[in-house]
Amino acid sequence: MEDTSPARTEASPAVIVARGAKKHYGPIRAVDGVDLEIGAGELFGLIGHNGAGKSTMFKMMLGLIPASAGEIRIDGAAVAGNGDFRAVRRKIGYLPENVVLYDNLTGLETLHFFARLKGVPTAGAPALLERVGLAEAARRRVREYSKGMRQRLGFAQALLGNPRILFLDEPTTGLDPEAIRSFYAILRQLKGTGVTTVITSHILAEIQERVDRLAIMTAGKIQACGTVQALREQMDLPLWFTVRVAPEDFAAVRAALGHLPVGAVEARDDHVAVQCRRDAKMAVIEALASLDGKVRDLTVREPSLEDVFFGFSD
Ligand SMILES: Nc1ncnc2c1ncn2[C@@H]1O[C@H](COP(=O)(O)OP(=O)(O)OP(=O)(O)O)[C@@H](O)[C@H]1O
Repeated sequence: MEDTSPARTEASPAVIVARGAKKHYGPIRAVDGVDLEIGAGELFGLIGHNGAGKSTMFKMMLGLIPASAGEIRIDGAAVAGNGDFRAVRRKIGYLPENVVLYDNLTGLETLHFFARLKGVPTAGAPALLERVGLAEAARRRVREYSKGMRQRLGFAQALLGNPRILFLDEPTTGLDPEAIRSFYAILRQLKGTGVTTVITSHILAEIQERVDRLAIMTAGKIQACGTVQALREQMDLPLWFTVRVAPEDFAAVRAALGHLPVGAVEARDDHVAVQCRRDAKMAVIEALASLDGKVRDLTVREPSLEDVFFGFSD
């Protein structure tokens, strides 16, 4: 694995460290030698296909299942059942992929229940419900909650006791766009107070603008790790320009780009789409700027995280 974001460890001490972490179930290598360092206050994404090993990695980091080999440290303490780790465990909030809630309890009772389990004061529960947008539903039974409301309640549960480290396994499943926005706004506020968050998601478009760094996991291994931009550069995927020009100027665009290492140049209704190598980007912009006002508008589309993901994981 190549970490393409060297600035990370210099800027903040590593709070989560995995070295050669493995989890094998008989012949199944659910996690197969993962090295990872996540810094204090980082918002870190873990993405991968179904069955890639993300949830297993989470469970190992939380000490819920023992590693078959390797070492994981959280806040300096080895993840194991000893006293040191129990103290660290209290600083961790966890939202599992399928949070188990009790239908007969109200939202407020649910938080009280989890607060007692976690050994933290119940007094913060109403404020947490307010924070996740469930204040109005606090006294309604969970049975009546929609999928998104249950997910928000699960998130509130993870925030009990003001954790310093959060593990959120597909936290935005079932949330509407507005709820997704508020969810990430909360994560940003928490990041501002130094909270470290690790999040998994299958919605790559949602995660790509929001995490500081991410790791792409395939078949139990980390294939790549870094900022979205660093991964784009590492993959060296082409960019797309959309050049808005009048149809009579299409030929001039082609001529201006003729000497450059550009790929496809396709004339569409009111624009020309140009695919170009990343290292030719500035030369293309200069060539278009020389067209003497013919270009009405210009947009550059970077490869999406989805493009990068398929590049690394296929
Ligand atoms: N308790 C278990 N016993 C046997 N195999 C398991 C167990 N838990 C997980 N696995 C296997 O380990 C692999 C990784 O599973 P895991 O749940 O970690 O994937 P994931 O990346 O979280 O997938 P998804 O995106 O579908 O949630 C899969 O092949 C899964 O079948």
